[in-house]
Amino acid sequence: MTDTPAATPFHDLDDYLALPRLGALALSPDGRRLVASQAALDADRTRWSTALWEIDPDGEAPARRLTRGAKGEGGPAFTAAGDLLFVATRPGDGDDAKPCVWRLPAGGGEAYPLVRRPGGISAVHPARAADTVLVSADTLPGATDEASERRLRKARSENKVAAILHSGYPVRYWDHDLGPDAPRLFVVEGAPLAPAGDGDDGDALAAAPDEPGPDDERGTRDLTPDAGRALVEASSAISDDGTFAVASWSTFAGLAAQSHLVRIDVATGERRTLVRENEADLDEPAISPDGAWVAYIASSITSPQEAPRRTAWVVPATGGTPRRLAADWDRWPASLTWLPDSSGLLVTADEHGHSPVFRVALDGDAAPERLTAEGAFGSVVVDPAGTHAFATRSSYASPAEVVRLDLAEGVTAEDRVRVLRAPSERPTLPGRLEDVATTVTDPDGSTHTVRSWLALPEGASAENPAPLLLWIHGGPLGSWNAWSWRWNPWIMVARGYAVLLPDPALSTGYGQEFVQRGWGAWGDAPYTDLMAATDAVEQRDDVDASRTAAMGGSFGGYMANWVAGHTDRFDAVVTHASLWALDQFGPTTDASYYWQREMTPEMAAKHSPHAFVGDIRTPMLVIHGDKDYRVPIGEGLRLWTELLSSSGLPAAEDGSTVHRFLYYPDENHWILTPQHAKVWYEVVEGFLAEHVLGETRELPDVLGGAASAG
Ligand SMILES: CSCC[C@H](NC=O)C(=O)N[C@@H](C)C(=O)N[C@@H](CO)C(=O)O
Repeated sequence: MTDTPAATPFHDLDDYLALPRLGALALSPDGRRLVASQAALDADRTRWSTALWEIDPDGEAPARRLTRGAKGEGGPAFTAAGDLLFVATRPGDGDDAKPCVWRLPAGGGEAYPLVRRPGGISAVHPARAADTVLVSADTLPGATDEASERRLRKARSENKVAAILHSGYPVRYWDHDLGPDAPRLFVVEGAPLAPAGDGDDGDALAAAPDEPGPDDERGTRDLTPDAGRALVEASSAISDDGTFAVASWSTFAGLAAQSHLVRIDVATGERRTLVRENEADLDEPAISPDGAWVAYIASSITSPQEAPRRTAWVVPATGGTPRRLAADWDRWPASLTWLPDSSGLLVTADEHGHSPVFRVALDGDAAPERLTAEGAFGSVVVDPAGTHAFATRSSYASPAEVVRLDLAEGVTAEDRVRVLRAPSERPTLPGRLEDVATTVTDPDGSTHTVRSWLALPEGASAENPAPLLLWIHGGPLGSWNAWSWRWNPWIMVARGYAVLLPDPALSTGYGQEFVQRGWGAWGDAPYTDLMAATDAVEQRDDVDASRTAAMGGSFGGYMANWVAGHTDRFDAVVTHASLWALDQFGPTTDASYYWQREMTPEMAAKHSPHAFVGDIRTPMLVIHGDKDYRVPIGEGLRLWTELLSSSGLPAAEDGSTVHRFLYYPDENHWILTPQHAKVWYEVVEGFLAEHVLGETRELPDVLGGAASAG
């Protein structure tokens, strides 16, 4: 070891883990205060915790840290009066502490807990022009008030009972069990929040004894006592005047769940259906600032033959006939943000390896106007004058940063975006990024462009070609267009690899037909597109076609398994949280109804990777977390046993094998803790070094002192 500093943070995993990670934005109703959450590594390097930072909307002043709670703060939102609300646990409440809503007064003073619920609070939604605040909180089905909820929770915890009696579906979601509690919407009760003193502009560290303290804690009124499981996975919005809310509301029939939109009167709790479609899930409601319209996203219910369509709609907020926005637009809207004059919306949607911001008019047939060029935008908020928007922007060249968008007409996409002074700087990359494409021809004769990002090490050249890693994205309805901390190509680029990030059939941002051609046929066009993209970059003289590996997670892991059973061209395959046997995956995943709509028994039989285990002749690294409910551990366990017993490279009599299984007993679909993420990258790097480079790496001691990755 030398003391020479690493060339970039991607060369040293400890430096990489220490890079701060920007989260969501909140803008005060007057447009003068912009707050971002940012996660940073704790001192003992075993956890990331999130703090809130104030960003200067004009881009002049440096970012200023607002909160310093030991367990972190998130979910920032401003009240009409400019107070900052956020969600955090209370110090001293122990490991089982439930998050509550805190208030950081606009006029200065210390933050204090404003609202608590026995089961904790998951989100806070203040109205932008009224003193009304809604919260979403998990509540036990038998609880009629806070006292009964506390009593029921105490009975479970004191008796250490975690059992859940189900009478319906679903029973799990991603990484947690559903029930016996479920989310309900509550309105925060009490007098208008007292204006704070005339201190500075709010700093959670500045003690101000005269400010409202814990005595100001508020009660809640249940707006949805009969919600049952209707608000599980729900999205909701409150009108600017605080008089009504709109939420996506799920109904359940057998295995199937379907969501429609309901309007809830805040004063009375009266609820009525606002819009329902037989053939679509309706989600992401956004109420226009004038209270006249509700915009939302419709996702069509799929069939084995037909892929989903995602479209944006508006309906009068009092009910009526819905109207599709940008009816001819062949893109899938991801987020909807109203302009302050209610004349239209800013919509994000994937497009050709980016996720730009588009301006969509409420009236007329004008095509959406693409406002931005590079990057994937999120957390879009608009200032009250409608002259600027703020958002996070990331790409494969940069983690998320805070940007300001000039919304004036006639500004070029390049001039429109200004990067604001965020809490952290962009890290230096160890290489360069290229946008590459190839043309494929389907069996029906149609031609399609398959485009990819290609990340290359600085020194890659004809004299020094880089070994190639094919990375396959998950979903499959997604795109490599935003920075990922979990699958970060620059770590491998820093170790000399080129990383290819293709968007094959089923990827979003290339139109409906591009999704449809892979639907129900996962092993066909998605696979051949990936091979075509790999073939194309292997022609380059700065890429070494003789040293390659394929890797993917989740659906990308499915595809890595399919690759392993259908070609010997790669030196190694890494498969994370992967679908292996489609006959068992369909019924055991947490959203069975979703997958089974596409997966007929014939489709499952034809496209299941496990059926090709005997053809696998490539060393495989299998990675799975036991708490993964999206792709349950049974997939990883069956893959591992079938690989050892039935693959073309089975275990020898003495048990030795080239394959490896990295098992995480306490991680889920993602590897979420810093040191587990470090082990992930170390083991993957060691496995690739062995099989792609013919080198040996020492495994980390935290794995128990195993000799080497080989
Ligand atoms: C409602 S269930 C399906 C949602 C989603 N599919 C979208 O296309 C999904 O969860 N797919 C996983 C199998 C998957 O591939 N997840 C990826 C990407 O989200 C992951 O990295 O977790």
